Amino acid sequence: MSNDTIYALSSGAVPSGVAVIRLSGVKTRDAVEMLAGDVPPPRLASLRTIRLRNGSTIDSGLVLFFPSPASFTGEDSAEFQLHGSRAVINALFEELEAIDGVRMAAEGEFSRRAFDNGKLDLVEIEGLADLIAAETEMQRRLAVEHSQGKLSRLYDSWAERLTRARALIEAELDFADEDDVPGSVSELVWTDIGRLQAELKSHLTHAQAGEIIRDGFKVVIAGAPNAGKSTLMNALARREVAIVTDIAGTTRDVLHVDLDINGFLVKLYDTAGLREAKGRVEKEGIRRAEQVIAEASLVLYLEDMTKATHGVAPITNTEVLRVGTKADISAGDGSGPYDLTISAVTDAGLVTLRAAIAERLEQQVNSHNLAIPSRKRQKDSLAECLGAIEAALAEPAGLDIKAENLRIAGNALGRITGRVDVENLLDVIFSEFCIGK
Ligand SMILES: Nc1nc2c(c(=O)[nH]1)N(C=O)[C@@H](CNc1ccc(C(=O)N[C@@H](CCC(=O)O)C(=O)O)cc1)CN2
Ligand SMILES: Nc1nc2c(ncn2[C@@H]2O[C@H](COP(=O)(O)OP(=O)(O)OP(=O)(O)O)[C@@H](O)[C@H]2O)c(=O)[nH]1
Ligand SMILES: [Mg+2]
Repeated sequence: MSNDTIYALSSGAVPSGVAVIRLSGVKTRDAVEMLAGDVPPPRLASLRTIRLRNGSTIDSGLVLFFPSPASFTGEDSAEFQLHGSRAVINALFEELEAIDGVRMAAEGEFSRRAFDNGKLDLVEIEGLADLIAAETEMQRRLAVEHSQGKLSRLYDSWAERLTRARALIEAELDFADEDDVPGSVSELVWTDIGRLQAELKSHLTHAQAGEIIRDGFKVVIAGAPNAGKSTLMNALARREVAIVTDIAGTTRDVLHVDLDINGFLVKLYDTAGLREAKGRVEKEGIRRAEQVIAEASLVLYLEDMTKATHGVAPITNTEVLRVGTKADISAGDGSGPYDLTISAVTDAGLVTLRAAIAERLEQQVNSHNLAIPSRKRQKDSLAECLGAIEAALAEPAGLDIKAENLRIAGNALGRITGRVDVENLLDVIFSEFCIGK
């Protein structure tokens, strides 16, 4: 299988101005020579007529050849940059498919080969997948850090420190009863491992920020029926996502839109109004509302100021912004227990509300340090590494047990970058990609 030469459309939806078809594997040279008449000079975009075996022209386009090992995959690779029509692409695919040992790539297979050939490690590959999926500026910046090896270099340097510590401990164990051992290395080793423990702890505290950037900041609109929750959702989304009526209990399902606030992905949820439910459907709606409220990073608790009771917002465990609604028709100056007041009719207060969401978000995310983990997989391995380091530092234990804990810690780091023992993970990671990457 892995010996096959693979091809795929690597550019986007067809039709397009130009389509990029990638090829990688041992038959690349043959295929390029057959289709383009010759193999163009390495890495130089060269205009060629692309022909079927029977001599008829498919198209004329740019051909690039990347000889192994200096290619994205590390194998011989090539690109055909042709006119992006379904018919041109199909004709090329049919011609490629007819070559023995050439087949269409599976999703992520080019990246898988780059990994197998040591071109990219797992963190870089996950970063690449995130980069392709990125929709906001902060997602892009985080993904670029990861795909360019910033995080990998940090983890490699930590793994090296663990290895060096183990080597020094082994030396101490081996020569413990000889006279010419240099003075105890222990102190040096444990000072550095203590420092590493502190660095890891601090690094792990940023994991939540990484997840917020990658997966979004969850903001849930909650409040009594008719408070104006769905109206606010529509105003922030700038489209009619939710049904709005003057009937209390209109919204039942949890509705959701993605917003981009200051370059951050904000996942905004509209929920059923909270009250004593009047039927099975509404009851289920409220149950679902309570469920997303429990998972929220921030709750916007809305209160209709024309009938406000000014009670306590019945939300606990989460950050809450109290928002007074219908400022356009409410008497009074909007004073009350509100963090801010809005009118979805006049749009008053909406700019302030977006800024308040951004402020709460930025309290949780330091956007200057992006060498931070963003996936549960990374976080879990880091926690395992930290646990093993703590076990190694814990008194009392023999040096051999401490060394074994340092080995476990190093392996946990190695699994993040894919340098050790990750066979079972690979299919999951690469299946996230689209075909052609
Ligand atoms: N047309 C085109 N544009 C593209 C890509 C591509 O494959 N084709 N890329 C696809 O992802 C990205 C660029 N990534 C690339 C990464 C490595 C190599 C490469 O040839 N690496 C060699 C040589 C490095 C060098 O000369 O500096 C190597 O690593 O040995 C090429 C593209 C984005 N733009
Ligand atoms: N004047 C005025 N009316 C508003 C405002 N926001 C909402 N409304 C009205 O209030 C009523 C209820 O609005 P919805 O957005 O459906 O309220 P909701 O909180 O989603 O209600 P449920 O889904 O039933 O929980 C509708 O008639 C809206 O037009 C506002 O800022 N000003
Ligand atoms: Mg509603």
